[in-house]
Amino acid sequence: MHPLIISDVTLTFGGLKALSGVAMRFEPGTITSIIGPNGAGKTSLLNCISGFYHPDQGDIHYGDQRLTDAAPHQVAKMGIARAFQNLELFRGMTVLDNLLLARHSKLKYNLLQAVVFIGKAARVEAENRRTVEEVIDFMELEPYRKNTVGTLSYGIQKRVEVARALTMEPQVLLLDEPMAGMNIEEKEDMVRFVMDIQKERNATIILVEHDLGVVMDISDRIHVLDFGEMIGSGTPAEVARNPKVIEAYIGKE
Ligand SMILES: Nc1ncnc2c1ncn2[C@@H]1O[C@H](COP(=O)(O)OP(=O)(O)OP(=O)(O)O)[C@@H](O)[C@H]1O
Repeated sequence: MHPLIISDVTLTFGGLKALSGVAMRFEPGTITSIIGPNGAGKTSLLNCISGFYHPDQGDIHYGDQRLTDAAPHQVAKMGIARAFQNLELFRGMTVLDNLLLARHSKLKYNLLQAVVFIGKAARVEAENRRTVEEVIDFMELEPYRKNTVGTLSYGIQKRVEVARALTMEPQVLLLDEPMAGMNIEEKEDMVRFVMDIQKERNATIILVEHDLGVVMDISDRIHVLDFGEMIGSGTPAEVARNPKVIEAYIGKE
């Protein structure tokens, strides 16, 4: 387990600076939230970490591995998984099949190897199945395993999306608005799962979330972005009394 370190990252779209000189550190085994008003650059930053965007300047490291120019599948192989704001699930497939498919993307053998090394392929397959079953159990999805994803409530679909990321057994989990659109009960469940993922799976969690109550409750540290720039960083108590943050973000709530 290593810290994930963002150094001086700048990202531009045409003339627009979505991120400007952003520096952040995510300590192993902690929950760190990134907050900021709409358009502040939060999702752009997650896209830089997960390899969908590449910064124009600056660097991103996970331990001694450089993520800056890595592709999404390479980032996933380094142990960094992401649960998406807009669900990345196949709505016509069951929960179980979605999770098995996500896990298969981690397969370490190709088709020829699969034919030649039947033993190895079978072993890997059994291991995939075990991991997926363990994630179903952990995320309390047992009652829904055979249900088609599209028929489930939005809150359960969000839970399946987090489970999808967990099948990759990540050391770092990026969560993009996991509580958006949820009712209070669903939010409470998701908060409990996020805290369990941190404690029981010892994962580093990077959370982008608009619900400030949740963020203040569960974060070890918070980084605040506004117009692509960092305007504050610290514990929830420190951030809550930072005048720049109050003006730019909390004051507008
Ligand atoms: N692919 C893109 N092309 C052009 N501009 C983009 C692109 N992605 C993001 N932007 C712009 O970059 C800025 C930051 O957007 P981003 O989505 O990262 O903000 P955010 O903090 O996640 O916002 P929200 O809270 O609304 O999700 C915005 O001005 C946005 O319009």
